[in-house]
Amino acid sequence: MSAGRAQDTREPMLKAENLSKRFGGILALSQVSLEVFPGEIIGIIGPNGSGKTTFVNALTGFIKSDTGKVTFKGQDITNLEPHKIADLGLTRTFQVMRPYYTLPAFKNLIVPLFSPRARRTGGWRGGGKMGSRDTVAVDILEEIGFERDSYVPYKVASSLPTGYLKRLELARCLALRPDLIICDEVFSGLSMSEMASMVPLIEKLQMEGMTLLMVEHRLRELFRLANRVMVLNFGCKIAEGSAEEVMEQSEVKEAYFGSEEVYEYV
Ligand SMILES: Nc1ncnc2c1ncn2[C@@H]1O[C@H](COP(=O)(O)OP(=O)(O)OP(=O)(O)O)[C@@H](O)[C@H]1O
Repeated sequence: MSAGRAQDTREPMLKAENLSKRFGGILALSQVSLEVFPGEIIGIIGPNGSGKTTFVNALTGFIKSDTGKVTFKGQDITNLEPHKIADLGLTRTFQVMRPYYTLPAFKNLIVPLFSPRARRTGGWRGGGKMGSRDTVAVDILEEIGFERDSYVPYKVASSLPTGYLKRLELARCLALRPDLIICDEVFSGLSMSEMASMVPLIEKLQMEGMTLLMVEHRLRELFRLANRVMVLNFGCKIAEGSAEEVMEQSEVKEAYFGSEEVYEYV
């Protein structure tokens, strides 16, 4: 696992400052700040209801934060509409997947491939001339683990197993040619073998230069990938550092695991 701290002299790609969000009597997010540097994988963990998805929603414009500021590639994106944030290169997957279930898998990528950002950047990889969007869609699916010569990219999304649907979510993000992808529980619902094949896929994205934020309950897989981890509890950031560092902290053990030992996860 790489440390990631050496990168701190660079400008953060994404910077959240003191984000807060209240839902009626619930303070879902309280003054949470985070910096994400180019090429990093940051994990966001915490017990159920600790504010992880609220944080992601506030970063990506799906909810308006009450206080705080979000900067992406130097631009203030606080409370911008989600499509404008996506157009700048910050995309996300959803915990509850939202594919077009009645369309073949590859056709799910046509909408993002027609987006202004995909048109501007000129297609998948290389910035060259956009080829047939169907071909580009299958190219992207192949990148993310759909076997090109099988029938799987052409099956309707509703017939795909969870592992492929999770990949399809990622592929829809990739079609936008983003700089940063936020993955909301990309491992949830996957079998052990599906998880085992998802890990190298994420590693490959990072090696190709992608920056990722991963909200996860699957700690074993996350800790193989994450350069740094932020821990939330009751809407507050209670720890940040390497997986080993945060799991040493008694507040994290108390919040996340009761008093159980957590070394087995690291
Ligand atoms: N739209 C909403 N209206 C009211 N309360 C909300 C809303 N969204 C989230 N909350 C509350 O805010 C708190 C944080 O929720 P959030 O979904 O961000 O947690 P989480 O860490 O993502 O949880 P999980 O791991 O279960 O997905 C919870 O108490 C939740 O019930």
